[in-house]
This record gives sequence, C-alpha cells and structure tokens, in this order.
Amino acid sequence: TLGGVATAQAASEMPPIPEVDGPVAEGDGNDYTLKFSIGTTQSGAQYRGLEYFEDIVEARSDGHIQVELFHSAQLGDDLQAVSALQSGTLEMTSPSTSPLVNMFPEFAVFDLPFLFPTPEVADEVLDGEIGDRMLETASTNGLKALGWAENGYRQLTNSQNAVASPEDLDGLKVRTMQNPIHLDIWKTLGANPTPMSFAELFTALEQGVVDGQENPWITIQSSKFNEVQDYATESNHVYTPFITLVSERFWSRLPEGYQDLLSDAAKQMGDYQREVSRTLNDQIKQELMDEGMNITELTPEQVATFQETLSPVYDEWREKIGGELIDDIRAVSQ
Ligand SMILES: O=C(O)[C@H](O)[C@@H](O)[C@H](O)CO
Repeated sequence: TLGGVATAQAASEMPPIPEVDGPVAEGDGNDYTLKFSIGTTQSGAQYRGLEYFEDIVEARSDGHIQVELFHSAQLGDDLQAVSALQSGTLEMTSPSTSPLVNMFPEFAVFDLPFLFPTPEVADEVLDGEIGDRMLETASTNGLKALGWAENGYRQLTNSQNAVASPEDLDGLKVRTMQNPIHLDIWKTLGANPTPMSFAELFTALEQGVVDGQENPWITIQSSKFNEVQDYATESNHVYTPFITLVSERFWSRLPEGYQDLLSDAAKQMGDYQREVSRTLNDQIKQELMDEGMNITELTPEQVATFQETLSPVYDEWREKIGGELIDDIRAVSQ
C-alpha cells in the first residue's frame, strides 16, 4: 500500500541506531525480563528509540536483562500501560504527558498552545531544572521517571476541508487526547472536540466517528492516518514530550548497577529518538504531500490569528498550572 512504501522509505532514511558504548554494568547474577510497551506503531521514531534502548540494556547487562518490546498499544494505551506499571504487570512505558495531567497537574504546561517556539527550547526546559523537577514529581504512585523523549509538534488533519483559520474549523469533530486543555483549545477554536484513546483513533477516523485529529507528521504517516485524512494543516500548535517510566516494583528489585544502566539507556534513547524525529519531520511532511495529502502551510499572520484566538486558554489555565512555571518556560525562549 502507498502508506507502506513511504514508511519503508522513511525507515531507510532514519539515522542509524548508534553503536552501544559503555562498560558492562555490575549485576547480582540474577536474570531479569523487561517488557517495554508503547502506543505508537513499529514504524515510528519512538519504536526506533526503543530498539536502541534494547541494544544498550542487553549488551551492558551481558544478557542478564532481556528486553521485550511491544508497540501499537499491544499491552494497553498510555493510561492502561501506566497503571500496569503501578500494579507491576509491565516494567516500562513511555506515554505522552497529556493523558497524565490528572495524575501530575504540572504536566499541563506542556499542553499550552504555542508555548515552545522551537525544539531546542523544549530540550532546554526538559533537560534543565524544570524537567528534572518534573521527573521527581512523576516518581511517585508506583512509578519511577527516568527521562524524556520526543513526540513532537502536533499538526491538525481532517477529512472534510482545508483549514487555514479558526472559521474553517466550525463544528469539525476533532479527536483530542484525554486532556482538559486540549478540549479547551479545540472548543475555543470553534471545533467539536472528543477525547479518545490513541488506540481507538484510526478506526474512529476510518468510520467517520470523528472528522479529524492532531499528531506529529511521523505519527500521521506511521499510523497511516493519511489514508483516511485528505487534509492537513501545519499548525505546530502544541509540543508534546514522551516521559519514560519504569515500574517502581521492578526498579526496587534491581541492583544499583542495573538501575544506573536503565537511567543511562533511557537518556540515550531519548536523545537518539529526538534526532530521529527531527531528521524525519520535514521529509515525512514532503512524502505526505507527494502522496496527495492537501497540506496547508500557515502564514505568520494566520498563525497569529490562531494564537490570538487561543489567548483565553492561557487566562483559564495560568492559575491552575502556576504562572511562575509558565513564565520560567517563556524566559527560556527569550
Ligand atoms: O495522540 C496521542 O494520543 C499521542 O500523540 C500518541 O503519541 C500517544 O501518546 C501514543 O500512545
């Protein structure tokens, strides 16, 4: 199928998985099985990162830790995977931060529209004091947070019409992540938002239960949304990180040497996955265009119209999230 060819082409141009470097970690002679499950598909940038993680952990544990990878929500969507970590039936996952906002309210800052002008600003925030503090915050409730990875800048797609202004969204049924700010964003823009698990999204688009959705280009292609969506708008309206989590039950069973190994591997996986995501972003947009997707590239004036229309979302959420955190992040991009 056309989508398949493009995905194979993108996969061939992904930056190669780096060689594993670093010493064999000190273990306790026991063997461990580590199941790592994600919601995106096998042909996305996220899974590529997991393959690197697997290489690092198996090599540097001298085979004492066997890593089993699962994709496409095989072991549950983002929220189901997180609760499986808490109950100890799954060892690792890397969900988007957005569905976790009820658990960790500070994460809502990532859902504010147009807050991160560039990926570099996102890196500076996530790899800095703010990101470290949030990993601490998330290391509770049976979870241990190890690091960040990139989902990326979200783009709107739909099956109805080209969208270049909020007016073009009037009444459009848009699927959002299970997140109150995303619901506010699309309601404020005049669309008709529906929160839904990523695992149900392709079928809902195919059956017309919803008209549209928003995700980074690489997810649009690797999940074949372009086969059921004719229109896209390069909106870059929200930057979504992935957070890499391990089950506290599993973590506490590991010897210190293997805990350090997982932390290293999660960091290296996140850095490589960012590289893959950024290397492919523009290329995949071009491939989707070449395959006939009608992509609207917004002018700076059109982006400004979306930003102005969405300013009430900031007024609504500033207090709930904490003005200081928002200002600290804004200061990074000054
Ligand atoms: O639209 C969404 O739900 C997210 O962007 C996905 O990447 C999700 O985390 C995958 O499990």
